[in-house]
Amino acid sequence: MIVDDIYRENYSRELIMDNKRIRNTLSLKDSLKSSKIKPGIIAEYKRKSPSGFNNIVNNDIFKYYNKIKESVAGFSILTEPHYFNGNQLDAVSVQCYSKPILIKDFISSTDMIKSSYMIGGDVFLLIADFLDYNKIREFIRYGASLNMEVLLEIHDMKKIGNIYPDENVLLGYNRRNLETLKIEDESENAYDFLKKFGLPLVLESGISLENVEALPIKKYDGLLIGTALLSGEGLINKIASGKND
Ligand SMILES: O=C(O)c1ccccc1NCC(=O)[C@H](O)[C@H](O)COP(=O)(O)O
Repeated sequence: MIVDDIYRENYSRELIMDNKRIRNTLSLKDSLKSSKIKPGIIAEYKRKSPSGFNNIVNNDIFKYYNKIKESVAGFSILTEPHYFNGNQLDAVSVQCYSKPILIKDFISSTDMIKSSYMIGGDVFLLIADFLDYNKIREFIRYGASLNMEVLLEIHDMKKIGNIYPDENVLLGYNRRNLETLKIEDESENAYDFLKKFGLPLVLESGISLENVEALPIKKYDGLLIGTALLSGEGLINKIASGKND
């Protein structure tokens, strides 16, 4: 399975460990709270993905973020090099926008967290479906020591016991099953499970112009969107119009 391969390949990853930060960390929690557009949008930049996306329309990261920076609460940068053609230097280069940067990678070590900090990351991703509780707790606490926040995402609600709800955590529900790569939406059900932790909630994956009005997006504090924003226009305005009430 692709995600298992990615985690295995982590052991041979070359990571940036010299300090390329140009500023202190920023809070994605605060940025979502103060976002004029509700829920706040976390705009993901990626070149390609295993589920078949290829970034043809918005492959210039600066032109892309210059176009949407006033409307979004944060950036998400895919840094996994093999299946997403990601590059850690993308994160280094977008610190200048002073928007919280989520380092989207398949983190499985404190070295990867430290590297995420060194390249200018403010938040990093942990995936509850693939890490055990003790590792998640260790990584969240290590992130807190670097003043970083953590997006702890889940798809399979049977893994809800892996959630360690510390104060630097945001919880994400990924609509995509990362084992099958298929969108299997349980966003209503997930909200009912996750709201009890009292943390900001982020809905992720497969959010588009076609389905956004049917999704319970107003129950979430943030929307993590990649493909639909990288492929065309209109989605930000539709979310901003608030036609989901
Ligand atoms: O998107 C994939 O194909 C994928 C495959 C395996 C692991 C992770 C994957 N995507 C990461 C994400 O969660 C999405 O990039 C992110 O939620 C944005 O989704 P979208 O708006 O559908 O591009």
